[in-house]
Amino acid sequence: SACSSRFVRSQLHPMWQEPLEMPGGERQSPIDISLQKSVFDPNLKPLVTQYDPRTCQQVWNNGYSFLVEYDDTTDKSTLRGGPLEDQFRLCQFHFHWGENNTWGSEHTVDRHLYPAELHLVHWNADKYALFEEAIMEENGLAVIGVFLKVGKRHEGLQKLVDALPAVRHKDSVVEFTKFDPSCLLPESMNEYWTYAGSLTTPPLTEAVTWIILKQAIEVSHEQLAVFRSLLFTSAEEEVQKSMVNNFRVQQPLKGRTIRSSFS
Ligand SMILES: Cc1ccnc(S(N)(=O)=O)n1
Ligand SMILES: [Zn+2]
Repeated sequence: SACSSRFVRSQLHPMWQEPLEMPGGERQSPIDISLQKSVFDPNLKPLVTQYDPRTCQQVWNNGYSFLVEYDDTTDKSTLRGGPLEDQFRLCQFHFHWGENNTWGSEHTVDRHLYPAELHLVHWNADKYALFEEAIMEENGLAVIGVFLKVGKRHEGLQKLVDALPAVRHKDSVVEFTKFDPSCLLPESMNEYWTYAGSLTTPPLTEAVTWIILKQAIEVSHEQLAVFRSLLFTSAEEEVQKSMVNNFRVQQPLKGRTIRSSFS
């Protein structure tokens, strides 16, 4: 689907080194969400997601994470409400995680690290025709961030976990259908933080309205261990490198305001 983000390899080294800085980066991501600095905004609305599992297409290891990609050629899987003025289309979701359960998330809350973080990536289909267009536009994208914590096994996630061995190596793809990503959302969709930021992997464009949910979802240690069994490297490479710690270093807030939908 159009949203599969093809990274410019020249900007990144195989082993997840900090990519070239985005020129003039005034609104880079990820950041620490300081509760003290966040401002309650009573005008923020609840988030409205409508995802159609029939738009789910495939899982792809792109060498930095594994992406579950959706058909975004129609308005079947959408996000609106919250801080958003327009309707956004789901194009993919992916995760970031650590080598152990101590760290792995990209965002933190008062410096609290989670073992992993889910990103549901949407683009503004009211204003743009293609994901690749929206990715270059200020506020062309809206990404929902969900923290993962270790606890009971997540039954909905298990179908995806069972598909991961098929995409162990970079550039591998496997068909994956009828998956409803709303099973990965916590009960509370009306408690979140939102701020203006960027993509956290190349092209690092400052196009993202970030919406970070306050309530984490629980997954088991064994499920996270399967994430860590993936590889950054392709089948041809001699030295195989475990896909772990695929998060970006945190970026300066630079005077931005973080708004909260709850007091
Ligand atoms: C689609 C896409 C590309 C790069 N980075 C991200 S992320 N990690 O900011 O969600 N998403
Ligand atoms: Zn991400």
